[in-house]
Amino acid sequence: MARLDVPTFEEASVQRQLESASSSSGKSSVAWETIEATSNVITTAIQLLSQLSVLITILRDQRDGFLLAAISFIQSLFQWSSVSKSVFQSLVWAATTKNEDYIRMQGYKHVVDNPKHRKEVVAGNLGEHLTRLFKGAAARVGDDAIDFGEVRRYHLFSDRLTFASILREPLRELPQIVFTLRAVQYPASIPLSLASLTLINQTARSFSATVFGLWGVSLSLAEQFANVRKLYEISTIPNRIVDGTKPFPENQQALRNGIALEFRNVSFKYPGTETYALRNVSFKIGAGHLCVIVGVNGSGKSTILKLISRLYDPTEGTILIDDQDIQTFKLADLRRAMTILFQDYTHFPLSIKENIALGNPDIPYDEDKVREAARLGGAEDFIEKLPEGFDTYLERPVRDYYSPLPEGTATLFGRQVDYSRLRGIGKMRKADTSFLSGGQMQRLAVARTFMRSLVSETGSSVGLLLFDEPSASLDPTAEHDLFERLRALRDNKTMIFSSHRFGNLTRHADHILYMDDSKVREKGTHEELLSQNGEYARIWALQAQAFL
Ligand SMILES: Nc1ncnc2c1ncn2[C@@H]1O[C@H](COP(=O)(O)OP(=O)(O)OP(=O)(O)O)[C@@H](O)[C@H]1O
Repeated sequence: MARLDVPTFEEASVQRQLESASSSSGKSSVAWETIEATSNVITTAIQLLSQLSVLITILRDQRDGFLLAAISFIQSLFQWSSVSKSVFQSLVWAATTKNEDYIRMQGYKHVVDNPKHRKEVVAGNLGEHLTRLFKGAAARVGDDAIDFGEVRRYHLFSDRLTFASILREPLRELPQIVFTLRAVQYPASIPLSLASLTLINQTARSFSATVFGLWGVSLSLAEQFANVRKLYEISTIPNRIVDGTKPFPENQQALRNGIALEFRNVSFKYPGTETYALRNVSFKIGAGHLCVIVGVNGSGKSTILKLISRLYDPTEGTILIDDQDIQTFKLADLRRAMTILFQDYTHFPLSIKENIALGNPDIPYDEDKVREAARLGGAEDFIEKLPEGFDTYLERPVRDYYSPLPEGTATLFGRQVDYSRLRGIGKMRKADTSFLSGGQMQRLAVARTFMRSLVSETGSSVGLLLFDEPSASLDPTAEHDLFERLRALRDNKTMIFSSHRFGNLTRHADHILYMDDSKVREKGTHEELLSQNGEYARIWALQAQAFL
């Protein structure tokens, strides 16, 4: 695979070839599976030959011998044909869904169960909201609100429950019945030793098989019950971040003037690590101020923002919001009062309009507000150019299912054939199927942030805006426009940026924190830091030099 170039690798027929060359179960190699299959064929052939020779020897002298053989053969034929008739056993099959509610339902589920969305689900107060949306969609879908695997099992079962399948059991016993009746009728014709041998042999074999079967079944049943217990226990797993009790804000007017923030000797280690991501950090940001955090990679800028939104709690020290310990406030209230745009933001596998609307779970869906947020984020123009506009799915949450497809199949149900199963088997990352550019994705993420911070009805539900590198992928004009819009719209709200770029933003900032090695090394306004002539001044000069 490694030597294939991009167009070759993306070619549907090549993907098909790669898929058939990789193991179907993912548990063993193709070579091993082939050896297994070959040895199965040889074993079966040997079995067949020996059974045939035994049959001929026994049945040759047996009255009704060939009748018995014919009955046995016909009943096996019955069994075989009823299995192969099932739709999923046929050569080519494909399954898709067009049910909008089903697709959304699966989308909500993926947002919740995919760890990459967790930060946004928590910081955006989306947990309960998504559960509500999921339940609503599932109720509309009704009995079919189950995964494809279950639908498939249901069909397999109902397909097999036919007249033939009902007849199968009595048919299986038929040869024995005929044999026994004949034995009663003509006792002398049966060599006693052969009859008792077969009887003992068969009984012993089926008895031991049943005992082993029962052992296996009861083990898996115990395991299954344990899983059901675990499922219920999930609802009682305690959260590490303990909820506070005080409502926030104490009065709505306070939010309108922005939130004041203070870090007092805060140190922090990420869970499971031994190194400090922040060490003894202290600073104060007044209500309504603009703060920019700058510094080298890995110095702790993003960590500060994550602690403010209580994704984590400090290992040591205290964070104060409006002069009170942040941990005393109700989490849902706190998160409603701030928005955060993460550096590694993600988009949900839902339509563009739902992605933006999820920026504010507290207001009912409103098309006009979604559009306004998109405009403010600089995303409206490119969204409108998409064939399905705001209804475009960034990623389809429901995959199509199909058997190996005929040679040359590149599209199915109007979509490219998805070869992600192959990638899954190879433990490869899912291909990035996004059709948007990095900058367009970022504009969309900004639009989602605007949804809560600037479009809400009261206009005052948010008092603190946190942005982690919001312009990293934007072109210079887009970056300039974004900062202009943010400055104009921010009103009196407190705003904190993390950024690598020194320029417009830092020059307008009320506070700049320069970070290095998990510590705040320099703090002050742009002018103050320049006159200190420290690291900030050195990097500023370095960036400015490029334009001289
Ligand atoms: N989830 C995590 N688990 C463990 N360590 C982490 C985690 N996130 C960050 N770190 C570590 O914490 C330190 C600070 O990271 P942080 O993301 O705050 O840096 P940053 O200043 O925002 O960097 P950048 O400029 O590259 O975005 C780094 O050493 C990083 O390796």
